[in-house]
Amino acid sequence: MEGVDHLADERKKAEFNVEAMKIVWAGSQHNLEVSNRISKLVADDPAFRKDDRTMLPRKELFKNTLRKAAYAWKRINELRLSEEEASKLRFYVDETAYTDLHWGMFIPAIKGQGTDEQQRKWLPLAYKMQIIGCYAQTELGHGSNVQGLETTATFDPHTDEFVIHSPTLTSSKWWPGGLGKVSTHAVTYARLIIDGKDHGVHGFIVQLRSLEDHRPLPGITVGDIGMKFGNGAYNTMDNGVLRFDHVRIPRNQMLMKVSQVTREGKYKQSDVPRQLVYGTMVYVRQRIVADASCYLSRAVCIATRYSAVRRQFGSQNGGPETQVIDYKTQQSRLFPLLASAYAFRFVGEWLEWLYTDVMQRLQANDFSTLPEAHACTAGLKSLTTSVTADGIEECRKLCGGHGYLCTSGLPELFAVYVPACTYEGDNIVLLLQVARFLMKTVSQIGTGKQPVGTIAYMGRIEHLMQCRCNVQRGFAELSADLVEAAVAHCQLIVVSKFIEKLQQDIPGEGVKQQLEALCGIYYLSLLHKHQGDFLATSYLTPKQSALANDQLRALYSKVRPNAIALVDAFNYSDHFLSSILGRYDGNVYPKLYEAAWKDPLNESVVPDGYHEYVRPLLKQQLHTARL
Ligand SMILES: CC/C=C\C/C=C\C/C=C\C/C=C\CCC(=O)SCCNC(=O)CCNC(=O)[C@H](O)C(C)(C)COP(=O)(O)OP(=O)(O)OC[C@H]1O[C@@H](n2cnc3c(N)ncnc32)[C@H](O)[C@@H]1OP(=O)(O)O
Ligand SMILES: Cc1cc2nc3c(=O)[nH]c(=O)nc-3n(C[C@H](O)[C@H](O)[C@H](O)COP(=O)(O)OP(=O)(O)OC[C@H]3O[C@@H](n4cnc5c(N)ncnc54)[C@H](O)[C@@H]3O)c2cc1C
Repeated sequence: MEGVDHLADERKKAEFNVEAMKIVWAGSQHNLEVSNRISKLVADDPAFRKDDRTMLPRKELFKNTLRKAAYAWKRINELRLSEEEASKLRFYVDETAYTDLHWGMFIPAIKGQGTDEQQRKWLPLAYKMQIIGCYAQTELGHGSNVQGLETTATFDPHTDEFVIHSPTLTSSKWWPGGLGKVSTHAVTYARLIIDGKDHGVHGFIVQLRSLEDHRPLPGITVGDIGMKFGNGAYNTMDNGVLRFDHVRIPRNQMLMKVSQVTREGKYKQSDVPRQLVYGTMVYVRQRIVADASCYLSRAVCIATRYSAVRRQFGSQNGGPETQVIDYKTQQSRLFPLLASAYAFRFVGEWLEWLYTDVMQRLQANDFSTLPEAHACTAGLKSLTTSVTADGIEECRKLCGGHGYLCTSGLPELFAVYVPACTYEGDNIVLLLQVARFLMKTVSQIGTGKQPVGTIAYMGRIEHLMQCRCNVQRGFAELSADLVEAAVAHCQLIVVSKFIEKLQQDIPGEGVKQQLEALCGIYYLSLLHKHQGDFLATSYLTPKQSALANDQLRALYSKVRPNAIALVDAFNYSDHFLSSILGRYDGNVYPKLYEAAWKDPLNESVVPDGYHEYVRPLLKQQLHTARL
């Protein structure tokens, strides 16, 4: 019934202060306040309706996204929202759009790789959205292998310009978000050619479309690459294709913080690592880790609330059937994902600190932690997106048949999230980077260079020092095993940061105890999943492994009465969750039934097509029956 909280009894079971946990999840009282205010602003505004997305044809869907982005920008300016509040508003609008790449990559690329003079020129235009930018790196033929990109930027000393060109079909830029129909400019990555010499990949600001009539400029061929996975989902984004036919740009539009080209055509490499040209990707990867905890927590919130509402089997003497959340199989699938959502939240907070620390060190020309930052951002982006994508799908399955309905919110959540395993770096390619970092660390053990930070534990690998085995032995041959080692390394970081979080002062009655239980579930479920490795290497005895499994089950029982309160602490509105199964009030069945009749297919009792295609069949069947 309307207005009744069908989960009230569940909420009464909570053994901790939910409001205090909301602050832990938000990161601070201030963050919680801003989230509450902006979330309500979006949820209360019908202009941000999103329950129709999966039913709109693509052109209508895309125009609707443009409308929402423009309206959001209008509200941001009307309300004079800060950058933090504006970012929160785009988060709660919950629709992938060209603005993600404008704010999330185009601007960071100029800030990270542009000189002060270039920043002064381009950032004000971008912040006022007087230009709209994208990040055009990937090509039809190369994405992972950045050094394999083919687009060229050839310096012309006669005109003090670069000539940007797409020499082959495979050099066509392909995938950049916002490129297909909206962006007026791109940070484009191309091979710098001076006097016939190839200096490798560098970033260039290139205007793509007229600011007068939005038509592509001379030499520019640009469009959308077509429909992607799922209805709605990432089809609100205009991922594009772009070709250059000898497009000329001024020399000062090469991003020159990391390296420069003088008026005379002399190439100068600053005394900074060339990998800083990859800096924007590092920035986004650390953002993606925080983003993973948001997506996973949304799916877990839906599946947990529905698991408490859903009853199936187990009725005693005509009493109520059993809540499926009480089945140990449901708990063993759901609670590790709940624990992972919290774990990823905390490792995301730490990674943001690590990234900020590296950026501050770069200011002082201290590059000592850059390799660790690359390995951590690459590895944690890979780990958290893989677990989150698989976790959203598991949450769909945890909801049985109703999880497959669009009104559950889970199919679209999966479809919009799953490319995170690929964009900003294919997850395996990134894990190979971590593996390379780990092997390099091992090769340095015994040379006097003690591992520190997240690899400090490797300093204790005595046996590797003794065998002095050839660490370069067959990297390619052993790469699948090394990827597993890289995953384990990243999981250790997540566990370590969860434990470090618990060592902080965490206010609120019962809050720390709940987080300790979730931390236990996180690492014991990993232990259970990989117990073969621990047993094979004698790190665990069979008895210890059994004890760990017993403790894991005991923790499930400890979390069970708090499950609903633990997902309430995510503080998501029904609008943001956009899920009938995940409604705060648990009023699922009436709302599912109500929603079904709103489907366009039910606008007519007899469906279009009956008379052309069904009735002749039936008539034919009737005729046969008479024979
Ligand atoms: C939703 C998210 C929320 C917020 C984010 C906001 C906005 C974005 C929104 C959504 C995202 C949407 C779309 C995503 C956009 C994209 O996908 S952009 C394109 C992304 N592309 C990639 O990630 C490409 C992946 N490939 C690479 O990173 C590199 O090519 C490579 C690292 C795999 C290999 O590069 P190479 O130059 O060949 O290097 P190498 O020979 O392997 O290594 C040489 C040494 O350099 C070190 N290194 C490599 N990369 C980095 C780095 N990024 N930083 C620092 N150091 C690096 C490497 O470790 C080697 O060091 P050694 O000491 O071992 O020599
Ligand atoms: C939704 C979406 C949005 C995107 N947005 C942008 C954007 O805004 N800007 C942009 O520039 N790009 C963007 N991209 C492109 C994205 O960054 C690339 O697709 C991504 O980096 C993967 O590269 P790839 O497609 O070349 O994959 P590939 O590297 O071709 O991967 C194919 C397979 O090869 C394997 N593989 C590749 N190299 C190795 C190796 N050395 N060893 C072992 N296995 C290997 C991979 O693991 C994978 O299994 C986007 C992509 C998507 C899906």
